[in-house]
Amino acid sequence: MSLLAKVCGLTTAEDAAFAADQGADLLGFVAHPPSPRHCVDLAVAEAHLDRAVLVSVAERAEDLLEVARRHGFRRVQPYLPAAERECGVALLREAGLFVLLPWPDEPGQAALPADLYLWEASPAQTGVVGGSGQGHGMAFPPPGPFLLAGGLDGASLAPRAAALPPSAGPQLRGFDAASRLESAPGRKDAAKVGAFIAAAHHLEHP
Ligand SMILES: O=C(O)c1ccccc1N[C@@H]1O[C@H](COP(=O)(O)O)[C@@H](O)[C@H]1O
Repeated sequence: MSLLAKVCGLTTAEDAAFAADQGADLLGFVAHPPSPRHCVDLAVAEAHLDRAVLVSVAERAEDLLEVARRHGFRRVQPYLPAAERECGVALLREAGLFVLLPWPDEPGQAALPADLYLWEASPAQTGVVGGSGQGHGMAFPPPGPFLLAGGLDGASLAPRAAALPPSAGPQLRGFDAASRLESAPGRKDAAKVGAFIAAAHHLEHP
């Protein structure tokens, strides 16, 4: 079974169309103004709703849901405050959205239900929410199937997959990459995007 490739941090129609043409399974559009990958015009995602993911850092799940509905997103990657996370994720799932739940590599997290987890570096390690370009120690696996993220590009997928803890390997469903696929902040490099997607699809499920 081929593994999934999610290209995240798309900001333009051109970059999104290129990633889709190359066969990206999921396309991430970030709603987080401090990020260099903040997508000013989320309408660019509307041409790709079959695979678009709204990646949102929000105080309230209701606000995230409103943005998702306005643009027609069917999948969300919600970054919510700890106190909001359980209720917020439940609200988004009850609304019928597919939830790709960020799972930072840190101890002590509640095992909330999700459709898929995104195992990424902890903000306590990187100093930012998402999109740091940094890998992680893969010490605290998510409680279910996941995409692996954190400083990935085409060259790093195979070694990172090989270094997964044995118990986590069977739960790997694919990879997610953002900042290391760029030619400039917020813009994707065609060769890096193509190499990442090809590498993900080339790997076999462990
Ligand atoms: O990409 C961002 O800037 C971003 C901002 C806010 C939330 C999530 C974000 N990106 C996600 O972070 C992971 C790791 O990114 P990187 O490859 O290490 O740069 C990425 O997979 C995105 O889903």
